[in-house]
Amino acid sequence: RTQIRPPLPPGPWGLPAFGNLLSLSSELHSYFATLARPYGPILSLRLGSKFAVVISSPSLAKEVLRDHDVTFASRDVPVAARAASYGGHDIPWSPYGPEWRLLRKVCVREMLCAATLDAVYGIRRGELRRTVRYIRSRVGSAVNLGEQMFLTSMNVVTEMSWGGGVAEEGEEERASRGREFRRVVAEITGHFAKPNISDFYPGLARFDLQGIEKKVKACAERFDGIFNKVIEQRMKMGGGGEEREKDFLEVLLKMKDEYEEVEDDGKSKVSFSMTHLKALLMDMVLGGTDTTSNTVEFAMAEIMNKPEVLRNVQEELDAVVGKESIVEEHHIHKLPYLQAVMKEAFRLHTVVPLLIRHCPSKSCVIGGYTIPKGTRIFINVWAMHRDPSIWANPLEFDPERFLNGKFDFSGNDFSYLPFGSGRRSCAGIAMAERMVLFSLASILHSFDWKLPGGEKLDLEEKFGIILTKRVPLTLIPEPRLSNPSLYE
Ligand code: HEM
Repeated sequence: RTQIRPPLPPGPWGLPAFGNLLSLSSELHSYFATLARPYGPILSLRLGSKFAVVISSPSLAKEVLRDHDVTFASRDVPVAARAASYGGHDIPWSPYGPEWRLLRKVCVREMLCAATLDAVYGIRRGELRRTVRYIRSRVGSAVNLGEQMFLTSMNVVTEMSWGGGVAEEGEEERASRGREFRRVVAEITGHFAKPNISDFYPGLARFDLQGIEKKVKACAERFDGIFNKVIEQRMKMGGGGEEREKDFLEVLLKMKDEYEEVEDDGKSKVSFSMTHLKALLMDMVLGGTDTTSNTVEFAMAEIMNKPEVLRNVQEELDAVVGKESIVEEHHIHKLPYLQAVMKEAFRLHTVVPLLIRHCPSKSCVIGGYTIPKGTRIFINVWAMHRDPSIWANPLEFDPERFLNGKFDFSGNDFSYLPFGSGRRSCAGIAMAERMVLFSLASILHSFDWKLPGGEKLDLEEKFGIILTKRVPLTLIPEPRLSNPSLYE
């Protein structure tokens, strides 16, 4: 008996050799959402020689991420991502298998678990106080909020990772180094989602026709240089001793060659190497900075657009923290409205809009259609978060919808997946949550904000593997707290 294979998902007609490449828009998330209207929640495209499938409904996302999670737990790695991640030997880009398990285990157990994050609260607090101090010094003049939040996240990440802020210099040098880091991070992640001929026609990858691989390698080398320097210094200093606080580098250097994972053949082993160590530091820098700061920037833009939301947040902060103290992280669990604001920002401005491309390790059937092995899978969470059949008034920023605690972002509710779901979901959820809430609470408790005269608020997004605000948010701060010592 011959078995009849279900058809491939429907999709727009494409040209020979090019497929649908020529009609792709640079704003992939909204373009895919538009395509889903005529073709439905599972559709296919041919991108050069690669076959791609776009999923945009919770039930199909569940089939991929839960029912067939192991099959879809590998990645389709863009050439740019490989160039930035020591050949793909890091967490987001390594294929599902022992190496990924090893790295994820080290990261989640040793670096980003709740206990470690609680232990380094001092770092978050110190950096946010520094940011509040800086903003206080700019009272009355425009502050680029995204830039400040990036700098804060970057310094938290680097302090946690190797005990060094972006710079030891004064505020201005610190800000300018922060800007430079932000540019490099944005350039690297920007290339991950850029149309690259090498990704559409892997046979041409060695020519790097657009020079993307070369550019990303140059950026990645800058970070590699920093990693080499801090590792060398640390090795020269020998063990940390009791007196030095343990940062990730200290822990990872100890871990090197200690942690290992058995290969799938059951015989050989993969052990935690120096390349893995540097790849993990890179993951912290690329995964833990603009995801968080862009979310805070979008949230602040929406808050500025809705005076009643701003009023509610500040009233809640005043009731819980008061105007005679500063916000501490232990206040956060008493701030349900602020938490709802964060969740609504995750929904409306899903900063990782298409998740990180998954890729099936064997052919399988999803939604009654065949998905061939090696397909590039885009899960359009951005579109699901704006689907009017799931959310009432989906384009409105309305934190109240989260006040009943109905949705959480652990990946169990497939209509709300800001961090993905299952094995390959975000490894930094606990840190992201702490950073976004603490940042919003600190800047909204310490300051009132207004738009520079004559400027209109713009809420538009720009596509990338990490969404950014098309027009940076600049706001003018005014102090809210009467006691000047609360700004020190
Ligand atoms: C608002 C902040 C953040 C958001 C919205 C976010 C979202 C995501 C999403 C959607 C994925 C892909 C899930 C998938 O492909 O199924 C991901 C993966 C990942 N994220 Fe985050 N993330 C955030 C912050 C962070 C932070 C702070 C870190 C670490 C410091 C981090 C580290 C990672 C890593 C390592 C992965 C790869 C996981 C894997 O492939 O196993 N993220 N994140």
